[in-house]
Amino acid sequence: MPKTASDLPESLAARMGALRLMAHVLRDGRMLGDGASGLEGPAAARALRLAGLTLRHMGRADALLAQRLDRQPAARTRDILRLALVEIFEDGAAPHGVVNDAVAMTRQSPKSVKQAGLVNAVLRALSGPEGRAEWDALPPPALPPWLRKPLAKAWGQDRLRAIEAAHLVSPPLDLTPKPDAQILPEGARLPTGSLRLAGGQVSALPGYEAGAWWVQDAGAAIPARLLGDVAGLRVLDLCAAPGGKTMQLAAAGADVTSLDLSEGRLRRLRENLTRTGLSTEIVVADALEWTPEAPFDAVLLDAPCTATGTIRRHPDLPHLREARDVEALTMLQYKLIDRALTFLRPGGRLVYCTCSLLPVEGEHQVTAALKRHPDLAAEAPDPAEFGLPPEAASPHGLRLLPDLWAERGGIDGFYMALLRRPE
Ligand SMILES: C[S@@+](CC[C@H](N)C(=O)[O-])C[C@H]1O[C@@H](n2cnc3c(N)ncnc32)[C@H](O)[C@@H]1O
Repeated sequence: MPKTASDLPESLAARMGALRLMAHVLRDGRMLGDGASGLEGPAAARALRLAGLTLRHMGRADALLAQRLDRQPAARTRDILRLALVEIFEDGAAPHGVVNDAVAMTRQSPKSVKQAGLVNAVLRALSGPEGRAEWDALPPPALPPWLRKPLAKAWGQDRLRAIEAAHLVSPPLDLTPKPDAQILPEGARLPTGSLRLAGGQVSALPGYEAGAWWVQDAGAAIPARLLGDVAGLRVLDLCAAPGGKTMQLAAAGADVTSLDLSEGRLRRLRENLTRTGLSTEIVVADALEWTPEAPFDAVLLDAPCTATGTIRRHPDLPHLREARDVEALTMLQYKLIDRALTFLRPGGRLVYCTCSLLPVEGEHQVTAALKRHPDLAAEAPDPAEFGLPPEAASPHGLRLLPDLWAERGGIDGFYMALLRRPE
C-alpha cells in the first residue's frame, strides 16, 4: 500500500512537502504562501520553512552543483540536491539523515529514480568538511540581473551588496500594538514604535486572541503614520487588503473606507478587523472604476508593486518576478495616483507608498505626479519624527532599504511620500 504523509517520519514528510512547494514556485510560478505542501500542522510549517530557506540560498547551492556536475540533472533531482545542501550548510541539519531522505525522495518518482546513485554520490562527497569549505568560499547569492542593474544604479554597488546580504537573513517578527493594548508579548521596542520578536507561532502569542496587536513589518507601519492625527477624519485606504494599514487608521480613530480589488484578500482584512475589534466600511472594487459618494480628508495609496522590498520575508519573489512586471506595475501606479487625487477634498492629503526597492515605483512616481499636477505640494516628512535615522530622508518622502538596522534584524524596503491638494 502507498504510504500517506501521516505514515512517514515528520522529517521526510516535511522534506517532501518542501519539494512540492519549491516546484509550485519554480515551475508553476506560484507564490510560496499559495502553494500546497499536502501537509498539516508542524510538518506543514517545517516544509514551508525549508522551502523558503532553500529558495533564499538557492544561488549558492546551484553554484556548488555547477562545480560538481557536468550536466544539469532533471528538475526534481536538482531540487532534491538544492534542498539537501541548504539543510546541511545553512540549517545545521545532520548530513546522514538529510542524505538518506534525499536518496529516498529521488527513488520515489519515475522522474528522478534513475538519479538516486548520483544524488547519493554528490551529497556524500559534499557533506564532509571539504564541502563546507567549498560552500563557504562561494560568493553569496545575487539578485537576478533585471533587478541588480537598476538597484546598483539607484543605490550603488556597496549598498546593493548590503541589500543582498540582508536578504539572506531570516527576518524577525514585527508587531504593531493597538494604542490601548493591554497584553503584549515580550519583545524589543524599535525606535519606530513596532514591537520586535525573534519569531514564534503567531496565534499562540499573548494578546493574539484579545486582538491587542497585528503582524506588520516595522517599515510597513510607517506610511499610515505620515497622516498624523487622523481621529475623526474620513480616510480612504485605496489598496487596503489584508489590512495592516487599515487597522492602524481605524485604531487611531479615523472613519475608514477600506477598498480593494481582491475579494480573497479582503476576506483576510475582515478576519483581521474582527480579531482586533475594529471596524471600517469595506468596498470590493477596482479603484480605477469606483467613485465615492463624497470626497475624503485623506487617501492612503499602498499601491500594487514588485514587492521587492519584502524579499527577505518572501525569498520566492526573485524567482517569480520579471523585468516586464515593472512596466505594467508602474503604469498602474501612475493611474492609481491620478485616480486617488480625484477622491480628495480641497486641502486633502494623499500618502503614496510602495514596498519596492526600485525608484521607478517610488521616488520617480512622486516626482512625475508633482510635474503632472503643479498645484500639488509634497510635505517631506522628518525621519526623526518616525524614529528613523536621517539617511531615511529622500526626495519628497522617506526611503527604507532592508539593510537599515541590519544589526537589529533589518526592515522591509519602502518608499513613502505625503502630498497635499491645494485648498
Ligand atoms: C501592497 S498590497 C496592499 C497592502 C495593504 N495596504 C496592507 O497594508 O495590508 C496592494 C493591494 O492592491 C490591490 N489592488 C491591485 N490593483 C487594484 C485596483 N485596481 N483597485 C483596487 N485594489 C487594487 C491588491 O489586491 C492588493 O491587495
